[in-house]
Amino acid sequence: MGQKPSIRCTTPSQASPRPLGQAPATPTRAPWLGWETGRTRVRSPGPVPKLPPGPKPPPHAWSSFAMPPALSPAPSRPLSLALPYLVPHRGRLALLGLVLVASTAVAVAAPQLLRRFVDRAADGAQTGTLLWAAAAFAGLALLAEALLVLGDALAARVAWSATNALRLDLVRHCLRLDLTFTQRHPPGALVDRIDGDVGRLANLFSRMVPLLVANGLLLLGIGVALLATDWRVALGYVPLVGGGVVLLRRLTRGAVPAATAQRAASAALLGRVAEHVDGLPDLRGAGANDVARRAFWRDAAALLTVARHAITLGVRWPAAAQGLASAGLLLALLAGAALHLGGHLSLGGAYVLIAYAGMLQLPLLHIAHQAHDLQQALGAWQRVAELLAERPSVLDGPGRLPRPAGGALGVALEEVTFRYAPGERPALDGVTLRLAPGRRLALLGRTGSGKSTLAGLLFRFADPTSGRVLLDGHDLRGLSGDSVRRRVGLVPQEVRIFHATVRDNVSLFDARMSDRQIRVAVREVGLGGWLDALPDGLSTRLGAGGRPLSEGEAQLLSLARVLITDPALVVLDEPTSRLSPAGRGALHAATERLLAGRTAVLVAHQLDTVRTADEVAVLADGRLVEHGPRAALLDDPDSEFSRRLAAGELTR
Ligand SMILES: Nc1ncnc2c1ncn2[C@@H]1O[C@H](COP(=O)(O)OP(=O)(O)OP(=O)(O)O)[C@@H](O)[C@H]1O
Repeated sequence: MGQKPSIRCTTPSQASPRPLGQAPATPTRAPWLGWETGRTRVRSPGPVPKLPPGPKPPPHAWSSFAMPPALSPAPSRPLSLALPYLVPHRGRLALLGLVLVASTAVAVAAPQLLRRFVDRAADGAQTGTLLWAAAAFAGLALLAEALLVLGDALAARVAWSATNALRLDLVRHCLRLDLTFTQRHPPGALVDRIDGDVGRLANLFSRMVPLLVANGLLLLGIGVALLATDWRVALGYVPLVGGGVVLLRRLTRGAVPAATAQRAASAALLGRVAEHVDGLPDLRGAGANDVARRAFWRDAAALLTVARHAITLGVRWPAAAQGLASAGLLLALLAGAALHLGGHLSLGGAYVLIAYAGMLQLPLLHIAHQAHDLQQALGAWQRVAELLAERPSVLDGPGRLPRPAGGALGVALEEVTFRYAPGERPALDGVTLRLAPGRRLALLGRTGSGKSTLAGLLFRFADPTSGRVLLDGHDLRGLSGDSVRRRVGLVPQEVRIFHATVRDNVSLFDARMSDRQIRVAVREVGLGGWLDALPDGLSTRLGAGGRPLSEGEAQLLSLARVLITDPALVVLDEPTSRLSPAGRGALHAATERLLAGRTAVLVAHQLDTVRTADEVAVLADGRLVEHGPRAALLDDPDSEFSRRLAAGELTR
């Protein structure tokens, strides 16, 4: 604790500040009371790291500097990931299959019509006959266009519906993950996964897969048509196509890992940008713009390195496909001329051979040109699968926390030890503590002593490494997260105002809350006059681009957010206030209203707050060194509490 409170106006996708040049995995405090994670609460960029001089970045500087850590390895079976999202669209997919088969048939039939046209013209047929053949050809061309439009529409509909469902699942999934997860992955990088990667998958489904299927079918159709035209020529294509497949496989090896690395580097860059935009006041305040610019440059240079590698691999494919197609065309020209001159094939037949060889070019080139996008999409697929494979460590229990009879919850910690990571020093070490319903506990301790960690365990942001946390005798592990959140309200030290209406900022987007409830909560915390003065009342937009809030107003709003849920236990991480005495007075009055009749755990910094507590607990290095009634501890000059008061550790 001990830092100044700050108000962040943000949309959920904005990043949180991190000291420049520091890897994100070494936070200085519990992530949860900063409202969102990834925030170390270090308000200045801290000591500026010594960067290598000059513009040349060290090779793969990003790997140790900014690249988000890899997620858990995921099963790389794209179909098993996609299937649940595609099955609901099976009707449209079947129709799409039919359309693709029909358009292939039309494409393969068109040269046959031209063959008849050429042969009849060569035989001196009547103009009427030729006109009929030409009309039939035009009809086929129109039909081909119509099928194309229908196929595109169907594919886009399926792709966007399926990927929107996937996007929604990813958001839900991320919201369930441990808060330390978002601390390891900057929001910008997650946005790139949830939106960027899923967008690439939508492109895969709407364009690439239909194109690949259509071109595969076309290759097959051309093969059959060639066989029907002249089996010797068709056989001549077998080694050509076989060799082509082998060659393409060789060339694409390594392309997917390269594309995955490119996506990861791009996500790191995006994370960096989002983080810097969010932390702009901190950066400017510390005069660290230049460091920020160089850090950004390093990420951009890392992206360039991996992108160049991926693109080099990507361009070899179209070049090889073009070469193969040209060889096929040459073969058709030679064979067509030889067979026609030898009297084995009509002029129309020779034309058809050449037409099919030309058509052969198209699927090969289409596939080749999609190769780079395909690599990107497969890389995106891998990254989405990794994200879905990430598992939360806090799992919902089957039980529900009932509403306590007297409206206030009893709290108990039994031998609670908590480590943020195995092998690390415990942030809480064997803490045992009891708080009867309706009592108010002030939690004191120097910075890093474990206050926020303890507060977070009460809200079940994480489970203890050992020991138990009980609410009214119920072990939190056995309870559903929802039922706990309904009974426990958390007021974080740092208020986050969303770019949304007052209504949404108070109800936190819960549409079940009525306007009346919201108004009552806002008035209850003393913001009635403020609300009345707003131009659009509850519909006034706050946050970035909307109406700015003073620090005090934002903090009162955060009390209203909790008040409206009518919790039975309030966990309050008190801001170390920069407010004026009048502002502090308003906040105390509102806090009193919130805490009345409820159990409360207050991470306290101010004397005024501690004065309102029934009990005081003092933490030092994760251990509970003192706990007792406030009055008794105050009367004992040898108590930790008295000593800390005497040392002036609390703000007056
Ligand atoms: N997400 C995290 N990962 C690893 N260690 C953490 C994390 N959050 C906090 N810690 C460590 O756990 C210990 C207790 O941190 P905690 O934030 O609970 O202390 P605090 O008493 O609330 O401090 P402050 O008053 O500075 O907010 C500290 O050593 C801190 O560095």
